[in-house]
Amino acid sequence: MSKVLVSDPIDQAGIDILSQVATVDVKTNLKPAELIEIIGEYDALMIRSGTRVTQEIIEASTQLKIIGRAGVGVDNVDVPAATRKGIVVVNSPEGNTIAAAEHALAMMLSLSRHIPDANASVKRGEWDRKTFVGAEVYKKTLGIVGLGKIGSHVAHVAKAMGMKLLAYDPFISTERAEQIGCQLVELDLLFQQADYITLHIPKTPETANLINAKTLAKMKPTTRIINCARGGIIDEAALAAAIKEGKIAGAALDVFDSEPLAESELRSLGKDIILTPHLGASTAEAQVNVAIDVAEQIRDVLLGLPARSAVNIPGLGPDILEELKPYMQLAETLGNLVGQLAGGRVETLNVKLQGDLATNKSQPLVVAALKGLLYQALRERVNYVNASIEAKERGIRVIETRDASARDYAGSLHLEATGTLGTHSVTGALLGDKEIHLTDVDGFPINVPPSKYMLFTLHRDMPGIIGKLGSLLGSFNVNIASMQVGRKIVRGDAVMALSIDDPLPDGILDEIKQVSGIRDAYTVTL
Ligand SMILES: NC(=O)c1ccc[n+]([C@@H]2O[C@H](COP(=O)([O-])OP(=O)(O)OC[C@H]3O[C@@H](n4cnc5c(N)ncnc54)[C@H](O)[C@@H]3O)[C@@H](O)[C@H]2O)c1
Ligand SMILES: O=C(O)[C@H](O)COP(=O)(O)O
Repeated sequence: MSKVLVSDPIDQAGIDILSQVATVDVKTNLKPAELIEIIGEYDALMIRSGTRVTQEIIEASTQLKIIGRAGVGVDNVDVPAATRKGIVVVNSPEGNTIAAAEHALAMMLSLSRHIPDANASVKRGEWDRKTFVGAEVYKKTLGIVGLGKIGSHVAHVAKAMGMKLLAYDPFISTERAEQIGCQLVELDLLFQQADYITLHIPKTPETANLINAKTLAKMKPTTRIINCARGGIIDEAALAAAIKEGKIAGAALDVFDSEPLAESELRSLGKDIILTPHLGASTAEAQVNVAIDVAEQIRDVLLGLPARSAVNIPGLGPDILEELKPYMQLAETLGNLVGQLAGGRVETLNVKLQGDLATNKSQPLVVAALKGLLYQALRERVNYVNASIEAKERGIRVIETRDASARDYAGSLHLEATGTLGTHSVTGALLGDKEIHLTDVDGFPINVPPSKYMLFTLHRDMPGIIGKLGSLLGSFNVNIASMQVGRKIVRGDAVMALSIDDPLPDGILDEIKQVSGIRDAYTVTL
């Protein structure tokens, strides 16, 4: 039975799902050295933001197949290191969207009305109504940095509270922003005009220290900043100085450069700052959502099925996966087949996506073809996660072309592999949307479903050759399940594709190549 380590607190709903297929150990607050010591025992690791999955931890793993982040941000996982090792990293992109958006909105209102400090003062026995005079958000300008899932929900609610919305997000269109009720503006303008600035962006090299002394200087003395996205997007020392000097009015922070927050100037800023301990996703509802979402993906991967929200499989979102699933199998089978026909070291793989497959969404098919191509060399070590990297490291050049006008089938895939032993090609399509068929081998039209054991010959189309091959195989007790010849002209060159019930015994391939008229022969195991 597989083993899963859960190293941060997650909802029982997730544990229940994992327990269907694995032994689950919940061990929280592990030190890095402790995690390194035990990670070798586990097939899957489930975390939240508390566990840092470093390169050392990934390298210490020996059978880890999947790291599941019960939340959005995977910045605590060394994703490139996991990718190199073929470990799929999944998250829950939407499970805590509402929770995080509501926390940002709660922070904005709490900061405006000094609720935390007013509450603390009443609880101390005071009745101070002067110190806590606040500001309204109605008709104020909210600047949203990052108009993704959380930013959009914040916009929706803020709009209903009568706020004017500005947004900065270089990756979304003006039309989309307008649909959400936001005016898309440059960042400088947002900094200059916003009364409230709320951050909903990932931490990347571009967004690190986005709020710094220079950008703070552009804001109004009445501006309040809310960060429920990621620590490190704000230069905390510069923020504390700006609040102290009255350059801005205040801030509400849920996330910090280093967590838990250690000694910090931020703690000394009284009612102008609110600090929460990374609580954005901490609602009962969100925790159930993310635990189920991620546990289901871990369960699927442990059962050999694909994950719906893998962050390190390019272009493979849940909807695309659903649409492409049968074609992924086609691409993988063709990659495996053409790799075996080419033999030797493959230097170039041409992938031609034809008909309906010639869309931008079909990039995962290239990855699947590479996975198939590398299967003979790497066996189970190659997967959708590391296939591209493995191909690159082996110097395999991948050329991708698209031909929407090819209409023999609704969608077909053509692979051509050139290597040290020559060039071979295969084309395949799905019949009835499900059944894989080989429709062309080395330029010769055929129509056969692939089978586990196959034999291909390149021969001269002449009388008697099929009989000779049949007798030879029979003399070695090889049973032929099906056979088809593909030719372009009568008595010219032809290809024969045979499905056989068992692997070809040693030595027989050389004898087949001696049969008069047979130019070459290839045995393939799929
Ligand atoms: N505090 C919490 O507990 C908590 C909970 C959930 C999510 N988060 C964090 O909130 C953030 C947003 O999450 P989401 O689910 O909305 O993500 P998302 O991917 O849906 O949205 C992020 C948006 O940021 C935009 N963006 C990327 N780089 C940008 C840049 N340089 N400038 C401006 N915009 C940029 C993207 O185009 C995208 O629209 C993430 O950092 C996530 O980790 C925090
Ligand atoms: O990225 C996220 O999903 C949030 O930061 C939540 O983190 P948490 O799961 O540790 O609460």
